[in-house]
Amino acid sequence: MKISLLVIGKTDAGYFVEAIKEYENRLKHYIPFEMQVIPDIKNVRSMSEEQQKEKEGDLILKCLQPGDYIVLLDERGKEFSSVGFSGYIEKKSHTVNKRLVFVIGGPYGFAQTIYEKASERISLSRMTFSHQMIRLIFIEQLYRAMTILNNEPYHHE
Ligand SMILES: C[S@@+](CC[C@H](N)C(=O)[O-])C[C@H]1O[C@@H](n2cnc3c(N)ncnc32)[C@H](O)[C@@H]1O
Repeated sequence: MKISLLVIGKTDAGYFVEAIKEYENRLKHYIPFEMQVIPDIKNVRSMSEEQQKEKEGDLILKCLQPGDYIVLLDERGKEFSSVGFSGYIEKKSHTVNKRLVFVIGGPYGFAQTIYEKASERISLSRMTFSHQMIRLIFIEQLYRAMTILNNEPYHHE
């Protein structure tokens, strides 16, 4: 199984870029991982929220491959503890043959087409984070999950 994180828009803040890179590098010791960045869409000012979500939705669909198992990161999704999330990743490693694709929405969330395409929704908190910040939080949680599965002393209950 390979894990992909599909995100919209380049991370422009240097402090996020550095921290994301750090956890990406750590993660790669445990599991094949890639972060796929969809470029920001242009002329958003002339679009309604709905039009922007649809446009982003079209770009997300273009990045998906046959056999992908799609999970949306969404504050209204299912919540886990870190240990629970490590168990979730382990189970998926037995059932997902190709890519386990986590998707982060744009500033207004996801288009209906993307909700329909996804198999699950996962929440990292009931609070809403920026679409930039949630990347780092997710990658750190994924790294934490891998250390839990490998009995390494990073996570403490
Ligand atoms: C600024 S939020 C969009 C919020 C928007 N109100 C919505 O309905 O989704 C941008 C993206 O960050 C992700 N996100 C933000 N907070 C999250 C959380 N607590 N759990 C999981 N994903 C979250 C989601 O993918 C969301 O689409």
